[in-house]
Amino acid sequence: DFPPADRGFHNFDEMNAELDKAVQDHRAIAVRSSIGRSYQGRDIPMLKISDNAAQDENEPEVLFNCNQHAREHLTTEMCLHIINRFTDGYATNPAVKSVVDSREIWVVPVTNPDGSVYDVASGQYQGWRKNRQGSGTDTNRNWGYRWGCCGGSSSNPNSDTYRGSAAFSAPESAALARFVDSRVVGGKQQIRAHIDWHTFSELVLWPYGYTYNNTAEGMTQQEYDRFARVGTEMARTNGYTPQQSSDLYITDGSTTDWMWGKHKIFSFTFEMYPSGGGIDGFYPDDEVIGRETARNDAAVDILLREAGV
Ligand SMILES: NS(=O)(=O)N[C@@H](CCC(=O)O)C(=O)O
Ligand SMILES: [Zn+2]
Repeated sequence: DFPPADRGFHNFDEMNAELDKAVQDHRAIAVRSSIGRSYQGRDIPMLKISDNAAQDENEPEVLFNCNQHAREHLTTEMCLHIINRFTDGYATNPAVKSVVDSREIWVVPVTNPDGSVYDVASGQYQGWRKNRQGSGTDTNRNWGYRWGCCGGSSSNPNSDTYRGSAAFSAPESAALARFVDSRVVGGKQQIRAHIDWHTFSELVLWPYGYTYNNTAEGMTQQEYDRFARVGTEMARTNGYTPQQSSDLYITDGSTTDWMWGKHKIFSFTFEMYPSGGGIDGFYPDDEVIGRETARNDAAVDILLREAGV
């Protein structure tokens, strides 16, 4: 479990309990499901938030996934904050209600349960990033769009950016990709927008990560300009820095390159608080959870708006 001083963070069991509570308290607008199992066999839960959540309605869909990197526990709190905001707020906040009534929101709070559990299991943070398959795969280098193409990942299993033995060799990235593939209905991808939540550095990142070029196959100037415009608009609300993923460093096999490259999903990576610091930047005090999750409310609302454009 988390060290005593950081018990404000939800461990895997507490996260699961939060999902069950959201369903119990908001049965009409919250439905729990699973995208599959981790390497060690843990269920990877997902919550759907929408009016008539048990039905697939013809409404734009938005996906949020968190804690793909094990040590980035603040992102699990971000996904739980999104869940609480759009369920608890439904009955009291008309703006929240109109969003929930016009969208289907998918939330995966812990994309990498094995790594996340391992990182805190001993009561001392391990600084762990990857999944727990062999020496660990960096699932954010394991996606199948231009996998391993461009020096943005490692072939060394001991590296923190090990891309895996093949695209989607990691059960966790494969499970999330399988879910997204399943949202192609009548030949049309129903998910319109997505955020993959990470820490840290306070950045809003858009594809592509595999190339320094703004435009490339599958990314026209107009499409790039929309990413930059909306990315900048979101960053203005949370004080993060907006930039193309590759402006940080080249990454290949990343989640957002696949979301856009394969499905044209308007997909961003958010790097949350703090803006800097060494390894301890991954372990902020639990006192910041409320502030640093609510800090992204306006950006989340912008993305939910954009899903309807
Ligand atoms: N969360 S993090 O690992 O420090 N940064 C991400 C950046 C992701 C990206 O550039 O798309 C990564 O390297 O996978
Ligand atoms: Zn990360």
